[in-house]
Amino acid sequence: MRLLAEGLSARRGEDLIFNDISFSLAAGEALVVTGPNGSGKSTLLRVLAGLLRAESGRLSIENGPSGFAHPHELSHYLGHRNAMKRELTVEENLSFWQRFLGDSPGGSGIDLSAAAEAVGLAGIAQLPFGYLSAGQQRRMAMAKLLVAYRPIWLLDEPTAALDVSADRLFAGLVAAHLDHGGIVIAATHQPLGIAQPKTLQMKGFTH
Ligand SMILES: Nc1ncnc2c1ncn2[C@@H]1O[C@H](COP(=O)(O)OP(=O)(O)OP(=O)(O)O)[C@@H](O)[C@H]1O
Repeated sequence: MRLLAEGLSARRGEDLIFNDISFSLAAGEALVVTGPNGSGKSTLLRVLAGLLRAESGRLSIENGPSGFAHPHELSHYLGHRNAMKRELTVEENLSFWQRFLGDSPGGSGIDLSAAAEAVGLAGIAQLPFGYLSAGQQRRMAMAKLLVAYRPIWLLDEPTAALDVSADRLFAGLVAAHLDHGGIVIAATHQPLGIAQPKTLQMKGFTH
């Protein structure tokens, strides 16, 4: 499978945020997106996730499962916010996402307790999400990546609020995903433990 972006540009309101962004990622490859605040990293990820329409350009999947034309149909999106309901327990949140997302062809998610264990938080799945510390909440948001299988992970500052051990743990999850033929696109200034990522430096758009 290959994810192709060709000549993407995006607009927020009146402003062109970036222009003519192209890259190609094969299974097992990662792209690390860097650039100053406001240069358009989050906007690019939201375009890839199908949450914003590109102003121009083309996104496609080559040699992927049949019937999936746009990368967002095969993607997990982990944004700045964790997308969990504070009043629901950790388990209820993860269970919702597991059922809502379902598995993409080619893999299956792991069960909720295994996912909680994989992010180092076994034993607190019955607590309301809102009771967790900021770092624990981020770890639980990572568990969402594991409970439903998606070959493409779109990660926006994934390690914000994480301590050193969670950083390492997350690097391990990313490495395992790539080893299994996944694709990762991450906006981050942290190394993420990816051996040789492709890089994309966003510069912003001066007009
Ligand atoms: N909803 C919106 N309406 C209008 N402009 C927006 C909107 N959201 C973001 N922008 C603008 O788009 C530009 C790019 O923002 P974006 O969040 O993509 O940058 P970023 O590189 O991810 O920044 P950071 O490193 O601070 O997270 C900024 O100038 C921002 O003000």
